[in-house]
Amino acid sequence: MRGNADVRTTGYGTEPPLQRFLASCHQEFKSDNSGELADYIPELKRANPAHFGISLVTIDGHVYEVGDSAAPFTIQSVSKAFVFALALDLVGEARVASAIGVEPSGEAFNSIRLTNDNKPFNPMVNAGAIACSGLIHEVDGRAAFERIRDKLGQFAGRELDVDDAVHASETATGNRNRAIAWLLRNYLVLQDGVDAVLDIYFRQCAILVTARDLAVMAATLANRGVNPVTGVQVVTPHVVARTLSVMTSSGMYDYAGEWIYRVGMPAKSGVGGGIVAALPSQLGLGTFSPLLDGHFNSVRGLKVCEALSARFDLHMLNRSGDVRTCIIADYDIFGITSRRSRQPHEQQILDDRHSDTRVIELVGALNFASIDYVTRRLSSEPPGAPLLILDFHRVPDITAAGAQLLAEKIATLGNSGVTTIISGVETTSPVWATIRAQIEEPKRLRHFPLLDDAVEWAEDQLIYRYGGFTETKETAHLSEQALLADLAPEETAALAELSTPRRYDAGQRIVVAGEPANSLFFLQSGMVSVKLPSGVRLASLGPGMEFGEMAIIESHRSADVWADTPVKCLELPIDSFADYRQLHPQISMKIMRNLSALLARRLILANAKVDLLSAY
Ligand SMILES: NC(=O)CC[C@H](N)C(=O)O
Repeated sequence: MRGNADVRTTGYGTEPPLQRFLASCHQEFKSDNSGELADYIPELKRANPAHFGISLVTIDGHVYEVGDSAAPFTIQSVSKAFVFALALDLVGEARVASAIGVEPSGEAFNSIRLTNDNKPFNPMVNAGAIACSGLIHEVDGRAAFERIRDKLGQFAGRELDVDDAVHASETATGNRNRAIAWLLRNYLVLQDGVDAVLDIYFRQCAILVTARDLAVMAATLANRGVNPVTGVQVVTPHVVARTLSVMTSSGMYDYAGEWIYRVGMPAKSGVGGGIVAALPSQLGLGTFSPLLDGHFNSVRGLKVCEALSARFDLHMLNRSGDVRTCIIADYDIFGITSRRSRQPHEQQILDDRHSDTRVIELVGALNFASIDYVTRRLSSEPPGAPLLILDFHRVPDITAAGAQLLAEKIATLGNSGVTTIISGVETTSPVWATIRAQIEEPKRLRHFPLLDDAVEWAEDQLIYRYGGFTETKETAHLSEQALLADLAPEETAALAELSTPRRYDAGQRIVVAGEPANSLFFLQSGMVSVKLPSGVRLASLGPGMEFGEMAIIESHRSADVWADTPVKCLELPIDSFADYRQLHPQISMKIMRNLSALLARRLILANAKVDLLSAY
């Protein structure tokens, strides 16, 4: 009998393919012992050259780990990307730009060269990073390091410690950085307190992380500043975009050009052996191996990044995607009405005026290009339906740019008499917040969390607009019940004799899902809703309609029925109804035919919706 381990490893490969790929990278590259440990900071020579960890975190928070992904090492220059993000967050873009450029220098990380206006080229080289730490120091003074440590901890999703030995070692030998710092002081990029700023910088470089931490930090950048593991919004999407931009152009120093050409992901390396790479809206990658190449980048880490990008064609400029796929359904309400059952004259209006309500159901993360396509599609057709429903219940995200285009289109439509109804998003959802933020005056804009409620509201507008409500029956006689169509007056009178009048208050539950189905109801006045226990509405019924009628063929209730308003109805016990039908087989035939017609109409409605969605 093979052991469990054998069965598990020789099973159907329960591991996700990406886990297997990362493990194969680790297996292939761990034997590459080229490169050298960093030795200009003596303590770094104590690193274990065999250490090799890989971690990848997805923007929905899944963490892949292989090898020494939990081995701690000092973050070193990887910290620069996150401290730059913190500086943008803390003192604002203008202040940062006044002290630090964003141009690649094409030189090594410890280059002393400054720009023609005596500023560091960018925040990824030591000069720029020391200037960044100086900006935090200007605000916090001695508390600056704690703010840095706390922010990097938010990116990693846990509290981070410092390797005091590495901090002491770099403090003792960091004379080149001292020269850079005093040069910055000379040009007033740094203010007073140069030694304090240097100590902040040395301490931030000595913060201990793991490959897993780096992957979470990178994934936070990939996820518009939200840590996908903790859910914390660490920095704004605006700050993320600027941070990733500088990582793209300068994160790998004088290897940056080759890096973007070959790998195509914003990245940052460190002499401790770490590399982070972030693929926006997809993933964050963290690798650790302390053997460095001539550019002071981790040899094995580079290979992992290059292999991942090449194998899955992940270059960030290789953006596929057909904007037209953002529309999953585009239809009017002919045959696809809401779940509110309408009285015959109301339904006639909807059948006649179905083209007055258009529904477009959207899908996927929407952006500038996809919303532009939606607006062009709306513009390319003649002015059509006065009621336009845009449903977002399959849309997890929309960018501000997309929302801006949408808002402008809604305003234009409003000016031409079209009311736009947005459905499928709660008022608390980020998608609604992004859209609403772009709409100055919500003229001719309505919002419903559920598409069905939006369609019902639009139907009500049409019925009202074409005089339907003037004929709406407040009460209905038993003879008008759809289930009893074609029965003679004395036949319905006999059924009324067998029924009991009932009254219910608004909000009262009349029928309970799962209970025995031992009666059916004829609605005389008021409105009721048929709902699943989950709260999903299946139908809303008005006077002249029946509910609980499935008791004729089912033993237990399949849904709840709630009184939306005060309700008057007749309750007919199913046994009495069965006895009556047994005594009057002809009548029974009529009733069963009516029931079949009712069920057929519901089936047609359901099929139309399924057909519509499967057609896209
Ligand atoms: N590239 C690096 O990781 C350099 C960081 C190191 N603390 C230094 O300033 O030299």
